[in-house]
Amino acid sequence: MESKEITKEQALSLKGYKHACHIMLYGDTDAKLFGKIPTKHIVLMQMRFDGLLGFPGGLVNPGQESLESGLSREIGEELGVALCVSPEDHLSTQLASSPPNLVCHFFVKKMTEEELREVEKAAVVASDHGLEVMGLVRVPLFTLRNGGGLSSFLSHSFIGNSRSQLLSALRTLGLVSHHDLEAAVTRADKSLHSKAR
Ligand SMILES: O=c1[nH]cnc2c1ncn2[C@H]1C[C@H](O)[C@@H](COP(=O)(O)OP(=O)(O)O)O1
Repeated sequence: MESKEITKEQALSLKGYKHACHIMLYGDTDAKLFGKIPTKHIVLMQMRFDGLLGFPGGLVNPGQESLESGLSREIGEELGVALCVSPEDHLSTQLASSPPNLVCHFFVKKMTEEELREVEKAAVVASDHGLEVMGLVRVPLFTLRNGGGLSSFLSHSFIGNSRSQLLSALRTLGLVSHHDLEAAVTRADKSLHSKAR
């Protein structure tokens, strides 16, 4: 989905627009897959009720609450944890091309591995679990010898512009090297095109 980058301030001055706020929780890890492949970072997304991948969050009404406190409220419902989101966690704001009149604000928050594990545990007993949220998933950031890993993950279906939000966060935060990220995107796009034929 094509979307146009604007500032948070421009977005907040728009009339008649809805505001969606979503967040990528991430952190570092020493864990090795099969005891040898460094996973390096933990990045959380979620499987939504509609079978699409996306980030925790939802619609916020800036007339009644700040973007950050609205996002914290959504996180509480979806993940069952009290997380303080601050303006410094804001990464980007985009005008969605679909649906019309929607602005997507995207936040990222770095946490320790232990904190991320607590979020994962709490999410299983959160009120939205099994309803709006089918479960949290970790994004595989590595590429296996057979090409699987990140590229296979990117071949799934994503809600709205969440796939481009993920790619932009991975680039901006340097969680995957430029070379590996471009290779994974190219491989995923080829696979998506061949499925579409
Ligand atoms: O992760 C996302 N990134 C960007 N846009 C998203 C993401 N998840 C949903 N959306 C879009 C889809 C909808 O048009 C709005 C609000 O969706 P949702 O998160 O389902 O919000 P509510 O639970 O309905 O408040 O954002």
